[in-house]
Amino acid sequence: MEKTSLPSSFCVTTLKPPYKAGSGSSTETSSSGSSASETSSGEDSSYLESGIDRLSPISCDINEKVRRTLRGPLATLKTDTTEPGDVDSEARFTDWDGESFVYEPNGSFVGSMFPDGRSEIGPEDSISMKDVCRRPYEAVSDDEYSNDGTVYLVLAADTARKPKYEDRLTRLGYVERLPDIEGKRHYRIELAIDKSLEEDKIRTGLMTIKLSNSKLAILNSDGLQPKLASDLENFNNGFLEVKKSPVSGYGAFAACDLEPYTPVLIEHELFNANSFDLYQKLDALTKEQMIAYHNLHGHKRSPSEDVRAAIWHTNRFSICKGGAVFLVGSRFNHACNNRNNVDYSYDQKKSCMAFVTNKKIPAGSELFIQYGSGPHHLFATWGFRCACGGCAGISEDDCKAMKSSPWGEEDSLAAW
Ligand SMILES: C[S@@+](CC[C@H](N)C(=O)[O-])C[C@H]1O[C@@H](n2cnc3c(N)ncnc32)[C@H](O)[C@@H]1O
Repeated sequence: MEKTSLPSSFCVTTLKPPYKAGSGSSTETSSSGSSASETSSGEDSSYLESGIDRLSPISCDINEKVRRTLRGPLATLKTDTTEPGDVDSEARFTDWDGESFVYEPNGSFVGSMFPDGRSEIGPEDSISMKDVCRRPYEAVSDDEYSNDGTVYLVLAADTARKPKYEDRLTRLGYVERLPDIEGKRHYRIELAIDKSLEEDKIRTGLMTIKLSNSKLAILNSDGLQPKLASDLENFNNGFLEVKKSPVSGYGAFAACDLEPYTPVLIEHELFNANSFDLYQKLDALTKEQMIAYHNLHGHKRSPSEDVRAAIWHTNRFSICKGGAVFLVGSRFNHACNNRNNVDYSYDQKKSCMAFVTNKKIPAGSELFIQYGSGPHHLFATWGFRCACGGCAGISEDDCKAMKSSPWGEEDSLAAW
């Protein structure tokens, strides 16, 4: 089944600097970058004066309050510097909406304090350098991952002048100045994301899932479960079980009562391929994987179509690089007219698909996703007559007409 294409990668929300040109900020300079308002250290004092970046010593009270609620690992900034003054003493950066980001003397991010007195600890706000740099920088790229897992982001300063943190962040190795674009300074910045925290996250266009909260492990991340099709009927991860379906063949069913937005399956792809490298990818599968692949349902679009290609066409999920196959994810049947109770989204970095409920679902109900736009589309593309119960289906006459289409099944879609 070729399902709707998914976003190529999770996106970092573009950080709009709430900074408005104020008294000190309107001094524009040439793109060479120096400004009349720069201090002798070369840092832009106007930001300090206008209170945009208030980095002030934190009081013991606040620190104690944050510490008391401290739980779990902290995201740590890289602080292997011996240069005095590079990292402020215990510090608090107050955001425009009153949220404060609290740092240890060594630069480790402790947590956030909210204006209403609540505090939140590290992990969720672990992109701490980005928070520090929220003003006067603006993110202009998605996160980029280097081979060693370090995360980078391209930031644009909202000004041609030298922003307050440039010297310090350059010294610490967090930022690298890039050529100016349209008179604005650009930087590549290393985001100090704790890798173990990242490993716990599945990031998709739909949502970010913390594996430790979801009580799910990534299926097939290092091997093959269920190993063979004979295991399939026993597949039950506590949220989803695979059983014979009254709609067609096998289907996925709720193993318990499910609330909306519950992840029910997170599965690593068996492989992903395009029409050019499909056979190469199939040849790379182990014998066991190949047996499991051959047990998937395959609809031949013509008698001469190769069965391996038919299985790929029937079960692939469109992702940016091609079509990915998931052994358990392929067992979801389709429901029309937004009656699907499960949505899915792909984490490109981890090559995983996450399937998440979109409504309350009682235990035992069949779980459906949406493959296409309606029964005619389904018949033309995948050759089956929809029995989801939520659509009018397709008449015998329409079936005959589509089958005899001179353009063949797939191309006959255009006629509908
Ligand atoms: C990806 S598989 C889904 C799992 C499949 N039922 C199995 O046994 O493996 C897609 C195939 O399931 C069947 N199918 C899925 N949704 C259906 C529906 N609403 N009505 C009828 N058949 C459906 C069709 O045969 C389709 O080609």
